[in-house]
Amino acid sequence: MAASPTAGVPVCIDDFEAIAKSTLPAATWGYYTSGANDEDTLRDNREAFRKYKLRPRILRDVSKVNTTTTILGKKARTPLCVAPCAMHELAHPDGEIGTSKGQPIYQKQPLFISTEDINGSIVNQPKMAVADLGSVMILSTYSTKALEKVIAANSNPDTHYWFQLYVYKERGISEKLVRRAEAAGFEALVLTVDAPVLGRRLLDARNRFNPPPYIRLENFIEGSATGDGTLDKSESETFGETFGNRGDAGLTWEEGIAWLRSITKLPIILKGVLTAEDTELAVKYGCAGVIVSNHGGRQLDGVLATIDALPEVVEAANGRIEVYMDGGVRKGTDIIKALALGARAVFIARPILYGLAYNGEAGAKLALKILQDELESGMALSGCRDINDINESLIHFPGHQPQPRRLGYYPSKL
Ligand SMILES: Cc1cc2nc3c(=O)[nH]c(=O)nc-3n(C[C@H](O)[C@H](O)[C@H](O)COP(=O)(O)O)c2cc1C
Ligand SMILES: CCCCCCC(=O)C(=O)O
Repeated sequence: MAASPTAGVPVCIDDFEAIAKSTLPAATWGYYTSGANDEDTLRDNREAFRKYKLRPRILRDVSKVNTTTTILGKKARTPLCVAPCAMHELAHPDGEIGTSKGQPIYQKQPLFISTEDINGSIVNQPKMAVADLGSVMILSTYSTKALEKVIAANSNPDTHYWFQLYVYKERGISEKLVRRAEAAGFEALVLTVDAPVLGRRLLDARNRFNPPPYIRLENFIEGSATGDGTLDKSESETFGETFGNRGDAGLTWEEGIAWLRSITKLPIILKGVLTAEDTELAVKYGCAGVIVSNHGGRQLDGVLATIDALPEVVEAANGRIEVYMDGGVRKGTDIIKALALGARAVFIARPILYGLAYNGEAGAKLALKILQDELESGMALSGCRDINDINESLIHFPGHQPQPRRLGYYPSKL
């Protein structure tokens, strides 16, 4: 990993991370950064990308690179998307509205971002040609800004909002969230299925992490799950117990997914799928897509890195539903590798939190911008003019004969 500065303007996601580490309160940093138990999966998510080497092509006129794609049939200007994360306000008061507005709007003119570095100097970043972002933001149920406010803050017609859902024992709470998301214009529901209980995050336990009292889960202010919008937990409960006491750990395919489908017409995406078997069930139960995710290594420690689990899921989906991934994506070449292995789109979580921590909305924008720039330069350097040029032939596995194939299919049936 390249050395990261602890001061100055970040030029890559690792820089944002180093700055966040040195500026956020220790308990917030711990909550954001940590994984479950030994953090094997957390580490593997990043490390596993290194195994996949690229096979670039040359002399292919990459003077213009196009990252436009479709996600759930809607135009998106890039496959780089934002994963759901609880409590963005822990990073910065702009919270999820900052993230939402931080989706840069496509402009033909170069954008000059003025931003303050952590020493207080104003820094212009004239090198920035504008990111052509306009993709998907998934908002967490546990956002600190109400879902209606977050979607209203958007001014980019190419940005699509999906709402992430946890299903509660008291189903009325989840149903009310679904109704509000539908009314506000969210285009899909993302059901997180890898968290029937919260993973054992040792750093949080050691830090006795509890969100500070100013943190309000605004989606619940009217919804009664948490009363007045604070976490409303008893002193004797841990953070994980609060989560577990409300959530429905008894959720099943037969009852839970059928129930959700019965109350909404919105497409349902399952987040936290890692196997071919569950992909097959997702198709059977009418889901529109799956996100290959291990919750950023925060749930079951010891599961496969997501980039390693992706091919199995893509193969099982066999083009019937869309397959996305998240986990450990920190560089443009990580995005390229995930697309080459069959992901339709790639989601990032911690990089957004670190961007927000750096400078609110402008910081989130800068983090997205850097990743988008890296995606575009990585494509040019790989000989890919268009997002559809990214296929499995870009990936080198020792002893493996690559086959060109279409995005979303694995292995090639072409
Ligand atoms: C601080 C934090 C909070 C998260 N909150 C949620 C959440 O509310 N709902 C959810 O489905 N996933 C949540 N996740 C998991 C992310 O959506 C995502 O799966 C994972 O973090 C991706 O890995 P990355 O952080 O390496 O990009 C959270 C992750 C972090 C780091
Ligand atoms: C009581 C709030 C719990 C938020 C949990 C969010 C989450 O999924 C995470 O990984 O953290």
